Amino acid sequence: MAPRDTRHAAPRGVHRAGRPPPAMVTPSKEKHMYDYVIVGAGSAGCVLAARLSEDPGTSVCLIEAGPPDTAESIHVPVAFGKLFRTHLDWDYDTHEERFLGRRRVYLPRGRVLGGTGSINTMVYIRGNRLDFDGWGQPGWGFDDLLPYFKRSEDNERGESAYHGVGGPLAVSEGRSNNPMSAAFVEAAAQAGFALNDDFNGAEQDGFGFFQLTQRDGRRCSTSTAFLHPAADRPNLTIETDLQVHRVLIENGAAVGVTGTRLGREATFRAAREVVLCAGAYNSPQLLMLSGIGPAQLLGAFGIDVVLDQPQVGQNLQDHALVPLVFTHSQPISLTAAGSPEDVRRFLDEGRGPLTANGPEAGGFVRTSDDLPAPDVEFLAAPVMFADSGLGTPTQHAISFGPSMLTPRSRGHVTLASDDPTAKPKISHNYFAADGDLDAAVEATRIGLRIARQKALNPFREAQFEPPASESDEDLRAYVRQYTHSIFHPAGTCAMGGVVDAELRVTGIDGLRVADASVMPTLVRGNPNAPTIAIAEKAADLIRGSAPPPRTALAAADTHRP
Ligand SMILES: Cc1cc2nc3c(=O)[nH]c(=O)nc-3n(C[C@H](O)[C@H](O)[C@H](O)COP(=O)(O)OP(=O)(O)OC[C@H]3O[C@@H](n4cnc5c(N)ncnc54)[C@H](O)[C@@H]3O)c2cc1C
Repeated sequence: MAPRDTRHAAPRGVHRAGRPPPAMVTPSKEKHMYDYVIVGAGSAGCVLAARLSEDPGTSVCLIEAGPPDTAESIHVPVAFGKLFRTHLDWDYDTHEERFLGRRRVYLPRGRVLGGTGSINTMVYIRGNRLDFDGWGQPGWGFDDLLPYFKRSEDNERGESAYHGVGGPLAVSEGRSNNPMSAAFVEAAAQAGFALNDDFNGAEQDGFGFFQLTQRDGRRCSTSTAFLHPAADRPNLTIETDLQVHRVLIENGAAVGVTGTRLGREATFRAAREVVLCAGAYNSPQLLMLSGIGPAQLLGAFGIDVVLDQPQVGQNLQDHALVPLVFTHSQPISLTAAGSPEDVRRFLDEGRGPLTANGPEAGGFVRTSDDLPAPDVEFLAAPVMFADSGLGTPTQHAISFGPSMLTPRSRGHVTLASDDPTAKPKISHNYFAADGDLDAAVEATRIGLRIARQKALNPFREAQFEPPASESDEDLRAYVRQYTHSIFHPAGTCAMGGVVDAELRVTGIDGLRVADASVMPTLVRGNPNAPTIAIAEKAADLIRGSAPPPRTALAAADTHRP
């Protein structure tokens, strides 16, 4: 959950004591050839580029539409809301959502090195064992993926059966410690829920504090964790500010990509493979622009059909969140962050309100005892949060709400235009399927029950925009009016549909997808860590099974700096 606005909370210059990201732009040439061309330097793409380029005999080109991740608001955790609707955000919206009163729902996505992991709220959650086992894909069960979660991880709690140390990705305790977050956890206990000190351990159920992808109180994206340390490798080329327009396909095989930077066209050829890591909205968009998708849709836009694949862009899933906001007069919410003392603590100690990630605490619950695993995740942020994190908070507040983990509703991503720079058309269809709205109503009731507990008395002077009553009818109306995305799209190039269990696009040689879009079903939790695990495994799959370089391509043309 994002703070509603933190614009004032990151005074300029507060990042100076951190490790400024190096400038990593490799000058573009007209035409290049590499072993692997990776499209999208987001959560997955940075991991994949770093892992594949560990082999000095392999050349890798990572192409990112956005700029290097130098903006201060990326690295000062509390300031991430400042990035919304800027040039670092693709700034998508859903189409009019039929079951949300035809509202359009804001969908931020990072357009910068680190991708959405450079603008997210840093909560480190893996999901439930049942999620991965339920995918039914060989090699993707929880026990298969646990070594990949651990390989990435540098958990400050140390090594254990569930956690790793020494990996690039820092996983740390929160360092903001807002009293409202502790009050929320205590209120959940007073409401009868168990406490849980590790949602990524043996049990997911219960309430507690999230671990965060932060190092020393600063954001640890896959760009800072994986890419920055690899950036000087001579066999890794990083192209920024370059938007890929389509994959080049010759004789049924992907041979490269083409795109533009400042209107100038550039082509990058891949001797071995092209890997799309452009995220759950842009990977299917790129496939469709390249002629891989539903033939009828492609035909309507005059795009030559390379492969009729109706499942591209379908199966879109997301977690919908119902916000509950309680206002009070105590000046301790994140709205107050940014004093000279806060800046000093951030710079000298990497602690205090400027390290706040938004949802510091939360919990996993079931709306029915019959369920095999939690279907709701609560996220609690010590700030006024409404309207998808846009706008300015007007009061001190605590905001928390249920994120609906197991929606049956499915949406889709299609093209709005054959112009590769146009936004894709996105419909999430929140609450279209039977049962999804009822579950959200039940989860909202649980939230209201927690809100009434004694521990939250000091922080509950009034409820901002409350439901008219707790009747089914009024709660349904409330849920429809205020639900927004918690920004976890997945499923649009799913394994078992668009790609196989080795992430290869079925029907096209030399082309894989490796990002959140390959999840057949969305995990019960925040998807950044699972996306990183997908990329870790993709690196091994590619290293183990990639075909030898195509001999038809002149070796002399291969870029090996
Ligand atoms: C506000 C917000 C808060 C969130 N909070 C959390 C959280 O606390 N914990 C959590 O686990 N998850 C969180 N998430 C979700 C999580 O960050 C994403 O699920 C994850 O980053 C997805 O990774 P990805 O690699 O699939 O896509 P991305 O990280 O989005 O990467 C895709 C990359 O591809 C680039 N790209 C796209 N198209 C092109 C093109 N045509 N040419 C070149 N480059 C292109 C993009 O610019 C981007 O860099 C949050 C998301 C948001 C928006």
